[in-house]
Amino acid sequence: MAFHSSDGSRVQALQGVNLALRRHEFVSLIGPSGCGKSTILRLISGLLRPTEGRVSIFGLEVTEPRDELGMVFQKPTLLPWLSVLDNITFPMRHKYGRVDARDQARAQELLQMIGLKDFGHKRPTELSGGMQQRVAIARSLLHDPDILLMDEPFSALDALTRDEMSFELLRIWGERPKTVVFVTHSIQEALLLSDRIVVMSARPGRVAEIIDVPLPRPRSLATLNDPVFNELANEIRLKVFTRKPA
Ligand SMILES: Nc1ncnc2c1ncn2[C@@H]1O[C@H](COP(=O)(O)OP(=O)(O)OP(=O)(O)O)[C@@H](O)[C@H]1O
Repeated sequence: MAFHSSDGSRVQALQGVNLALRRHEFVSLIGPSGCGKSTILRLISGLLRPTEGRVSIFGLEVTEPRDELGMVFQKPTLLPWLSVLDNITFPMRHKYGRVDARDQARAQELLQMIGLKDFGHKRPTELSGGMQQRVAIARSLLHDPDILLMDEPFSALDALTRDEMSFELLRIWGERPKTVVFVTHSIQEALLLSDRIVVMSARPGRVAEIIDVPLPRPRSLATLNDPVFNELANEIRLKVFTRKPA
């Protein structure tokens, strides 16, 4: 995948990336800044067309943004003039011009699931950063996507909220299985959440290594003390830090 920058130069963002995801697995992408992690998410989402190669989902080539996908970004990107509930249902209103009773009911259910049952009529500014990010996650889950793409969704949160959100996400994923592709800079977060971790090398981004995470599920705070957790964390740390730019 190459970009043409505004100054006319060509940026080779990804090269020879070959990645096959299994249905309902949780995969994290980890690697140095600028190695193309967000680009991979945008390619999967159909927001970006590859300049070489192809992306396919369930055997079908991705040629445009698709409905079965949900996306969560680093910042919650909520509309400040809408209530929390209207933010969650916004994609439906935007797409179909209306929100039906089933979507309203599902939005209520999601609010309950993210622990914000009584906040539906508040404005986003009345919520903490962690609460706002939970609303953004609920919004991405409204149409119960088969694939959830998350681009450093917890990076703006404090460490405690971050751990809490990780467990929240695992619970949601356990209740409604989906394929999750999760970009993070945190080795701990990747280990806690993932079935597999894709370690990428510096630009042009390539898959340097794919690491299986054999830690038992459900994962909990106890997982952090599992000796396998620490062994894997050290192994990945070495891999990430010894990668030299190509
Ligand atoms: N629209 C664009 N036009 C030009 N270059 C781009 C564009 N989007 C991304 N790039 C370049 O592609 C490379 C990969 O960017 P990307 O955002 O995917 O990296 P990343 O691994 O997600 O980085 P970070 O960890 O810092 O968020 C970078 O060098 C970036 O400058």
